[in-house]
Amino acid sequence: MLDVENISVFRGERLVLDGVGLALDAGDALLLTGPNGAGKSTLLRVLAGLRKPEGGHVLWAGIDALADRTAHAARVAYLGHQDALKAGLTLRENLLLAARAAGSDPDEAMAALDLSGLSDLPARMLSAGQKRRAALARVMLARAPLWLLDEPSLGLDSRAIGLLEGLFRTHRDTGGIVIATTHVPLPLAHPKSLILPDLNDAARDGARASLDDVT
Ligand SMILES: Nc1ncnc2c1ncn2[C@@H]1O[C@H](COP(=O)(O)OP(=O)(O)OP(=O)(O)O)[C@@H](O)[C@H]1O
Repeated sequence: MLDVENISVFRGERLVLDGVGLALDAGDALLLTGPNGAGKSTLLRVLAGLRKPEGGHVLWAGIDALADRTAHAARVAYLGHQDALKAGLTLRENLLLAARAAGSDPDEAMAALDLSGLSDLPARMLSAGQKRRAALARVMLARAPLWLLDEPSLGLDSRAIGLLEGLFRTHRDTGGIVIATTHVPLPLAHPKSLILPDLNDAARDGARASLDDVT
């Protein structure tokens, strides 16, 4: 379904990603790990079509996914480090924007993330963990097959981590793919693993990205 081949990215003068590849089928999950600065967020942004790589291909069902950015945007739900909520709008209004675009139900997403009681609060009044849950609700509302999540559990308490587990399971059970960067364990069953090296160190060691199944 998603085949990524030989991706290379420079940031400034520095090579950040060097020949990165991965292959995922419907229902798969990938944990993207590696030290600070290794290029995890950069790779997610490439996969989301937000950053053009200097080399390599991203194929979706065998077709060049980045050739038509609009078509690719409809396949992707991207969660960055910023929760990107509009501070002056209520939680419900924020989610309605995403829900309308995809024809999905904000009440269902708020219930899934235990946010229903907060729906009329302006986003600026939400706590960090509540904002993260709201951003995850928006991911759910996008109804996109490919979830690209940059540290999705950031700021979540243990109850919310449990909700995240359910979200992942439902998405994968319906054929969705999850790719998540993380520095901590995530509630993803049987993920694949891609460990990106810091190429500054790797230049000394000759290390390259390694893709393995986690058992
Ligand atoms: N705006 C920028 N201009 C130039 N280089 C940048 C810029 N932003 C990030 N970089 C560099 O790109 C490299 C990869 O950064 P990236 O954010 O993808 O790493 P990461 O693996 O997600 O790190 P972290 O674990 O800290 O989130 C880093 O070495 C960083 O210094």
